[in-house]
Amino acid sequence: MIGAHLKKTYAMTDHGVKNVMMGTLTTTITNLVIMAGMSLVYLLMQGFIAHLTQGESLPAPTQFLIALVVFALALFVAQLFAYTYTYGVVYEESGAQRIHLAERLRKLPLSFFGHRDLADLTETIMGDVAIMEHAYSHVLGQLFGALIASAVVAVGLAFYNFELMVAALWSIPIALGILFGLRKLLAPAQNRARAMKVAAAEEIQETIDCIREIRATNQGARYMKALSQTIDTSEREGFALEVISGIVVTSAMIILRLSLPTTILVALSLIAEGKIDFMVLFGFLLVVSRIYAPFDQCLMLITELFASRSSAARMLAIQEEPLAGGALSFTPQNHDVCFEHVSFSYGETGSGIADSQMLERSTQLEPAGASVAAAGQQVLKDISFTAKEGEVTALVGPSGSGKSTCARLAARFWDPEDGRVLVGGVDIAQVDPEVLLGHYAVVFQDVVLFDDTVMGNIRLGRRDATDEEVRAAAAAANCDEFVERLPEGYDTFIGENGSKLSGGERQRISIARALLKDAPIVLLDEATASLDVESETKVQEALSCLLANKTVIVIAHRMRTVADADHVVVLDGGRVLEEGSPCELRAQGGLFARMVELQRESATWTL
Ligand SMILES: Nc1ncnc2c1ncn2[C@@H]1O[C@H](COP(=O)(O)OP(=O)(O)OP(=O)(O)O)[C@@H](O)[C@H]1O
Repeated sequence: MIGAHLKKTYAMTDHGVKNVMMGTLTTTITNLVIMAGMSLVYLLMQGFIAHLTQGESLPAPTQFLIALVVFALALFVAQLFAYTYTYGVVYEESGAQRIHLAERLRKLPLSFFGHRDLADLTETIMGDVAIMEHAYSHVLGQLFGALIASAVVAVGLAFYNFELMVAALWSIPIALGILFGLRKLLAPAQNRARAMKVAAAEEIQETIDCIREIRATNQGARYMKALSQTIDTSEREGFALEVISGIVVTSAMIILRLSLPTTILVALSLIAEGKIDFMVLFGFLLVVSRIYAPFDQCLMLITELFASRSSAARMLAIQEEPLAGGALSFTPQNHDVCFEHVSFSYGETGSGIADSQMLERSTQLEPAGASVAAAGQQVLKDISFTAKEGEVTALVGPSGSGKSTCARLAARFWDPEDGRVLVGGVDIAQVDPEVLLGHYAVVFQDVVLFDDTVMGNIRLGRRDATDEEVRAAAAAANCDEFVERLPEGYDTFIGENGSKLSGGERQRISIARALLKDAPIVLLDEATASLDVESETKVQEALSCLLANKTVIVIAHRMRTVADADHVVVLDGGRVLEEGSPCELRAQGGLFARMVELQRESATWTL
């Protein structure tokens, strides 16, 4: 029962619960060993006074020394175990939690990322876990250990004198009661301080991400002002939290210390009444002086234990978020991708599917100038079309018409609200996202590259590919020509997101990656849109290798690309408006024909 409570309240693993229990046990034993040491001092003092007052012989020094050595050894062993089970193993727990959270995030639906921002999630994985780490190592075991040890000591003291026991220990439940009672006062301040910390982190991240745009638009001063305001507010919230924590903790500590004068007062009155002698007072004072030490340490950090409950709640929210499931075996009859009456909205209820490889890329499907659909508004309405194996199917339409959304649904980044997406007759909503994505290669306009070598970046397409296979894919994607110019060829590090390469070179690397994967279905966000003529020709050559005999769905922005497509699906307002071959559609004289005409006219514009 205690284990279940700890798991729920502090988001612990089974192993972590076991460690906290062991930490509590070993800390209790340590505290009791220290108390036993106090009784040694008491016995020595008692013998000494008996010698002075009754002329009894002094305790033998060898007996005392042996007792001292036994005490020191027992304390060493107890503290070693207590240290191991509190400070020592805590890193295993926090490491396990971070990995568990990261693993969970990897498999969560994209809808989850729609309503949580990255700085907040990073703060949960790093900051919240760090708070938990501190609470496990410095507070939880020690607090339970101190409580159990004081309960044991209370029972022992009650045998000596019940009134004195109450006078010595009354402050512990009162101090803890005040602390736990005022916990609710602290929670809003802790949440505000964390929210401001996340806001500051977000702004710093945005400033760094957008540094070029900020400089280009002369917005540096404005950004810095906003950033310093956020950081100031964050500091103020942090300070306010410290003040409130200080008041709460100091009050509890003062109350805790009141036990010493009350013990002396009660003891003196009992001595005056002749009920106890000075040795009992001495014994009680020894106990009182020791019993608060472990509480002192816990109280200094107890606000972290309170904060850790909110941290745990945020971690549990991620852990309890439902994952997208599906069958692990996927054997479609062919690789036709078929949309059957598909409707979809990006509401809270929409369920999206995340995938580790695709996560970064998918975020880049966000439309630059698309109209923003209101939450819950349908962005695809009763869409039906088939992208056949061996054909290029182009999705065409105005900005915001739903082209990228169709591509996302085709790869099960999200699941439709109504209707089905089938691959080779199999409903992909029933297939595990990672298994499904093994059948897809994706090339998007904004390529995501890692700060790795050219070789490492291409190999992401297929981790077990040999160097020769990587080089062959790179050659087919026309990468050779620029890789040869790099100082260390394929072993050159290309900087964060390939910052040392041009747009065309980055795109060719992403095509090489897709070629290496050699997946039967290719999703392509018209990759050549922002390139100069020479780069575009090279990328087009590379693409022709990639697309041969595959099911290709291309999000086409330019009519020139569409001319070579086998099939065109024209979307408008989330509906299929026209469908057919490019020739048929031009002959129809509808939206497609108008778009072709508009682009033809714009191609003749001169500056
Ligand atoms: N992650 C999202 N959350 C909420 N709404 C979204 C999201 N992504 C897109 N939308 C909305 O869905 C609608 C269709 O967007 P989509 O990106 O599919 O259009 P598109 O045709 O690909 O546009 P573009 O050609 O500009 O890239 C738009 O109204 C857009 O605002």
